[in-house]
Amino acid sequence: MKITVVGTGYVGLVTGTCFAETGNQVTCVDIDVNKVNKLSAGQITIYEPGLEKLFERNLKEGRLNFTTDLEKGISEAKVIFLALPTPPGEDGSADLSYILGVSEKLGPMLKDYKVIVDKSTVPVGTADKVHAAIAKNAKVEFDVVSNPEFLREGVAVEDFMKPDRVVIGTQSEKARKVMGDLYAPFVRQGNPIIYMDEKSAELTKYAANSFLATKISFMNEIAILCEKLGADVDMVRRGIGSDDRIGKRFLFPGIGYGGSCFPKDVQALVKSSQEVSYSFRILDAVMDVNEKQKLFLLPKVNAYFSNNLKGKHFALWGLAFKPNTDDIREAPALYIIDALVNAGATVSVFDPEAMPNVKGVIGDKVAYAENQYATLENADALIIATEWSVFRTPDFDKIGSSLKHKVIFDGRNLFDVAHMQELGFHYESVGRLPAKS
Ligand SMILES: NC(=O)c1ccc[n+]([C@@H]2O[C@H](COP(=O)([O-])OP(=O)(O)OC[C@H]3O[C@@H](n4cnc5c(N)ncnc54)[C@H](O)[C@@H]3O)[C@@H](O)[C@H]2O)c1
Ligand SMILES: O=c1ccn([C@@H]2O[C@H](COP(=O)(O)OP(=O)(O)O[C@H]3O[C@H](CO)[C@@H](O)[C@H](O)[C@H]3O)[C@@H](O)[C@H]2O)c(=O)[nH]1
Repeated sequence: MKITVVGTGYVGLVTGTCFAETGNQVTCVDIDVNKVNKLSAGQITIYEPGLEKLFERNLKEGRLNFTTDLEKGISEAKVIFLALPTPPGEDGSADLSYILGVSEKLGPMLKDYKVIVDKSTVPVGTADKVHAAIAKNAKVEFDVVSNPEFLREGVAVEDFMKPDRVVIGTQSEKARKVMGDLYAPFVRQGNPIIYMDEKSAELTKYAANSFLATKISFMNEIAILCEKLGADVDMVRRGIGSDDRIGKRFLFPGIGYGGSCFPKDVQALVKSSQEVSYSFRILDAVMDVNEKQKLFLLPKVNAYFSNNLKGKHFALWGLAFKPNTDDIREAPALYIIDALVNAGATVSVFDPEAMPNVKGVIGDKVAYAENQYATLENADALIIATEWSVFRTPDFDKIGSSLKHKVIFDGRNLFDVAHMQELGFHYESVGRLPAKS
């Protein structure tokens, strides 16, 4: 099938590449000339495990191409995906200007029947708005489908190729058939395509992200309680996670959820609720807990250094909002850096992939180390903000001998507390009693 993906960011590039991988002819459109030039020249623009190989193969075999020309890009397509940004507006609601702007342009460009698919995360009712924006100037028949995307960064290719489910919101039989054919190769293992109306599909996406964010904030509060009561959150997590009704996943406490999705989507659902005079109280609490959680380690750091961080130097491992991505949107590490620097401390950082992005945002506010151990030179303590695998079994002798104080503040519970005690570290984590040196 010939398809076009408008917007070639995290979702668009993964979507386009994976559809090309199943034999479709894919054109990706983006307004960013630099991005399109790079991609056309075979240079991948995001770090996403497994994507580069698929991207190179499909580009080489001619199933994937890139353009800035929307009209040319959509001319032969049967299906047009919109994978455009929906950032939070000033009041927290989703900004639909990208989606509706492109939709208005599409109207006069349509020459034959097309299915226009909204893959971006958008509030309930957006499919109707997209339909109206296109219809203003369209002379041919078209359908608008809501097909929210559930991929996670870092495992995006796997999530796309083997989705738990595909949600397709449409009331058009014709569009349903087209979408079913397109997704058939991705649901061969019995994972379902769930067909529903557009509004339910739109809400499904926000409900999924908000529920997952709720699980995380819930566990972060349990972790706080564990510390106060002398319990161990790892034990509690395992104790509740083995109940099928609760499930093992998304119960890991830490220094809060970040990324481009949970923070903005929870906020947007709260805003949508307010618009229909409903106060979604659970989500207010979820956001509030998460705001505080990002700086969960700071009181511990302050207490260790007697509330005086002036002149102290910290090593910080991990900048991306989660491992296996270079994405730093709403990354807790950035909040920690701010707090440390505002308190008069200096910071030396390392992240396997995200350092160029951080440098682009905060410049020389921190020092960028060549590897994780180089951050430790002259550092008073080590802080861990992201659970990259490479941080999981480090050389503790090297850490101990490099740091001025044998102290680690771990926001992702990477190490065994008793082991750290044996090694003589002062080790503080989330929801577990500290190991005292
Ligand atoms: N990132 C994720 O993991 C993820 C997962 C599921 C859903 N989503 C949702 O998907 C949508 C896209 O997210 P993303 O992370 O891919 O965003 P992104 O910022 O990485 O990519 C958006 C792309 O759209 C391009 N663009 C902007 N205006 C354009 C225009 N007028 N014409 C053509 N291209 C244009 C930008 O240049 C950029 O390349 C959002 O609604 C997001 O909430 C994201
Ligand atoms: O037990 C957990 C799991 C995750 N996190 C944090 O939650 C955030 C989000 O993680 P994750 O969901 O793995 O990454 P995203 O790429 O943001 O993916 C989410 O957001 C996407 C965009 O909407 C959706 O498509 C995905 O289904 C949804 O998982 C990160 O900061 C994680 O550190 C925790 O603190 N504890």
